[in-house]
Amino acid sequence: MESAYELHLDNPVKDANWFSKISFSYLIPLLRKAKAKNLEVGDLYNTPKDCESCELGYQLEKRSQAKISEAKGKELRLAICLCELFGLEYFGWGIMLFVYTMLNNVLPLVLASLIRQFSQRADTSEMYLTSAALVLLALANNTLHHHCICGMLRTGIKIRASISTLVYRKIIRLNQNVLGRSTSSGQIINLLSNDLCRIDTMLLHMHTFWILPIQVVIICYLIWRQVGISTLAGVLSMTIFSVPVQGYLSKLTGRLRLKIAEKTDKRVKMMTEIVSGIQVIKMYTWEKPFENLIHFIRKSEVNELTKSSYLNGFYNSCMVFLDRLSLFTTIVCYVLLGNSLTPDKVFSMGQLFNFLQLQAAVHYPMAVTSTSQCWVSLKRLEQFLALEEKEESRIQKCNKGELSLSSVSASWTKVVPTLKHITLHLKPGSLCAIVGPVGAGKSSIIQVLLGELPFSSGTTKVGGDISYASQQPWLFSATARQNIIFGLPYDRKRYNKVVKVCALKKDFMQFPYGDHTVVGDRGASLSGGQRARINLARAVYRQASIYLLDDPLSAVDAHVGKHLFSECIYKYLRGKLRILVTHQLQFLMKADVVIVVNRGEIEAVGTYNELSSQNLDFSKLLKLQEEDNENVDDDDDIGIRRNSVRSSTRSTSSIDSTSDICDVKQFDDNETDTVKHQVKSPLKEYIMASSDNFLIFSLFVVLILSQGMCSGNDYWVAYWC
Ligand SMILES: Nc1ncnc2c1ncn2[C@@H]1O[C@H](COP(=O)(O)OP(=O)(O)OP(=O)(O)O)[C@@H](O)[C@H]1O
Repeated sequence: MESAYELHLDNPVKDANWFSKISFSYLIPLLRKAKAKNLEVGDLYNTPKDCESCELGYQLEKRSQAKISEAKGKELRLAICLCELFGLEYFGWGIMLFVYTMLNNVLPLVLASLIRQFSQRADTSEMYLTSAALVLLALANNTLHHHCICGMLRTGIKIRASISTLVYRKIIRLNQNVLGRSTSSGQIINLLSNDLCRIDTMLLHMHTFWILPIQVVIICYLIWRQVGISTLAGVLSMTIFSVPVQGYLSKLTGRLRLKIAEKTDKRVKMMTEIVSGIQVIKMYTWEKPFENLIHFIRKSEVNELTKSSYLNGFYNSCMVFLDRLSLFTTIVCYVLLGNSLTPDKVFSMGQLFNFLQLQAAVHYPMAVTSTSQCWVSLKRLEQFLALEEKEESRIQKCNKGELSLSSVSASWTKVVPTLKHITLHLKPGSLCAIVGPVGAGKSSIIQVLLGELPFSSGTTKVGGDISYASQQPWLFSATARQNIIFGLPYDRKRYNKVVKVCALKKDFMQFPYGDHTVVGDRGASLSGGQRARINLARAVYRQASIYLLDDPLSAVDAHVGKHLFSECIYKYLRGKLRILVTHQLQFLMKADVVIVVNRGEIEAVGTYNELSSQNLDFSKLLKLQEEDNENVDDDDDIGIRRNSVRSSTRSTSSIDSTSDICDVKQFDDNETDTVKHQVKSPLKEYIMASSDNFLIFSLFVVLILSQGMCSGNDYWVAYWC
């Protein structure tokens, strides 16, 4: 589908030469641009082919389905599917990381030989050669390391893209009953934002598990060559200090992560519900209690996050001096055994202990923590992917433009039947109006025809394509035009006609960029009536044999409603089978068939005249039944919900305008605007955001002190030697 943001710039890595690829210099133009101005979406490059979510999602879906059928319907093991799909690529980066780690071990040896040459006053040219080797090795190592990280992040992006696609596809297939009961939009957002990030982090550290033991053996051997048995003192002090602390802390972090994820789910769910019901909250002036509620939930989440940060801080502060502690114990042991120290031994050992500490006390715990966190996230994803899906459609085919329901019963929940023995046959080209009180089951009939509500008995036959306008207008963040054509090719003539019959011309003229104006998330920048008409226009623009229009006239005023009915539904869609759910009784006269639904059953079928001749008073019927419903269940919020939606979404839009839609090439982009107005110095803003200058100052002093102590340590060792 056409995206709101189109990226036109080709990825420069495609045509970059070898030097540019090695040094990443192909990114310099982008960095220059970012220095000159704040980057906008249009400045970014196209996604490389191998990272496109569509293909990656398809591959993962194929593999996971194969796994599920192999396991005879048992749980999906997402980790196994990911290993099979991306394991080889990821292992390739692991080999590169291994080479980097091994080369790193060579660096201290070269450094030791340079120090030895200095102390023995060796030949200058020899010293130059050793220095050059040291610099080149460091350069090569750094380049290798950056490519490893970049490669692993790229694999992470691919995994994230493929799982996101899987989740999006699952959402479409989810059984409606599951939504709200076993999952919520908040939880899904959390899965896509927080949980998927854990996989990225884990990938950066996973190779430590197999590289660490090899490196420990090599480093121990290299230190042993220099100080013999004293090596054990250093290694032992490092192990004793780090292993128990590590094990305990990673366990604690794993537990905390689970708690944080649950609290974030709860908060996001609550926020989503509050935002969607903000009109009701404001109407009853419930802002304060809800504010307190949000404050309470956020506080409990922040408390857990703070605990987790303290744990991290405590661990890092312990580990920073671990290499120095090990070096110290080794040297003391070496000297006590009657040996004399030389600078080449001390400084090369210092570097080797530093590598060992980095791997054993920083990367290894990170690997353990991120793996346990990732495991929790994968389990949550697996649980979501295992949720009940819609049943396979049992809708049969019939002649084009026809549909029929024979004694169909269906239910949203297993307790109360929603539709009971619905029978109706509609001919091609007819206009059928479905009326009935709130909650009678009108929309449910449409949902059966769409295959969203599975029917328990009876037969449903549908002939040809269906186009559907939902009761609650649905818009996505893109231009008004993109919302109408919805991925179909743009046919100017048809489009202009649809815009005219849906009474959108004048609205588009008022928009800053005509129909190229971005409508905001869920059409936030539009009135309820505009949203309803764009929603209807989308259904009408699509060419289909059957149009299912679920109450499209209730969000607009009587004048616009009349225009929509006569110009769009009655005239423009003439010749197609139209099912119109409505509460507007004035349009029933023009319908070929009127179906009266009440309490999930069809109460009467016929033309308006036929039903009137049976002394059926529609208005009285609807009114009485709605009152009846209100009396039956005072707590039922459906009436409130529907009425509030309706009253709040009434539009005052007019249809008088006859001029054409302005065809503006550029479109407004709220997000881009936000980017343009970003602060000039994010670092300054970031520091100022803490609003506690004393804390910032203390942190600064502590940082300087700790760095001073580290350097002092090196100075002291040099002095000792
Ligand atoms: N997605 C859903 N999940 C669970 N129950 C649902 C769902 N949609 C509708 N229902 C229930 O099915 C019953 C019929 O609802 P339906 O929306 O079909 O009524 P309606 O006649 O279209 O009402 P309205 O005129 O307000 O649109 C109601 O009791 C409603 O609560």
